[in-house]
Amino acid sequence: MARAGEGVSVTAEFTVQPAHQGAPGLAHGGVLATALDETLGSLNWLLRTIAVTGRLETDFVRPVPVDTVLHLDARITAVHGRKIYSTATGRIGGPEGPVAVRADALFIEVKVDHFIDNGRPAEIQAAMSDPDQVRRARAFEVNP
Ligand SMILES: CCCCCCCCCCCCCCCC(=O)SCCNC(=O)CCNC(=O)[C@H](O)C(C)(C)COP(=O)(O)OP(=O)(O)OC[C@H]1O[C@@H](n2cnc3c(N)ncnc32)[C@H](O)[C@@H]1OP(=O)(O)O
Repeated sequence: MARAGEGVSVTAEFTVQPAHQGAPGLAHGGVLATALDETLGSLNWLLRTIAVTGRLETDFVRPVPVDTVLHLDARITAVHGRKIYSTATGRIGGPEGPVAVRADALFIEVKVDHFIDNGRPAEIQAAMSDPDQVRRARAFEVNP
């Protein structure tokens, strides 16, 4: 669950589960990168922009044990044309705790056709007949 913060920013928490292990008792880096990607991606909703991750550069600063709550904080740093630059940190031991992971990202704005043209037809059909998904996609429509 991500919450809007000041400016174009969000905070979120992610609890590392046993299924997220890489090394014994520690979170897999790919899962931590996913938590960062998801948090960064939720910023684009605040811009009312449909965007996909083009680049995600991740620093793994401290090991993150299973059962740890990762306190995520993400914000937009710049927007240039279709390019949205953002940055995020993940802290352990509390929202003011030491940084365990951080990421810089570049999201690229796309049309909804990006998903319709490239997604597997079965899932696209299911999404289009799901009123919640359609409402979510229409939320980005600015035409009257
Ligand atoms: C009915 C269904 C309902 C659906 C309702 C949907 C709801 C909303 C869902 C949201 C979903 C979020 C999901 C979470 C986040 C993922 O997990 S997204 C999944 C992972 N990401 C991907 O799959 C993206 C795959 N990549 C691509 O499709 C294409 O490379 C892209 C990103 C669309 C860009 O291609 P393009 O549109 O042809 O754009 P292109 O001209 O190449 O680049 C545009 C600009 O970005 C720059 N750029 C592009 N890539 C890079 C890069 N990697 N590094 C540096 N610069 C780059 C270019 O240099 C260019 O810069 P300028 O020349 O404008 O200065």
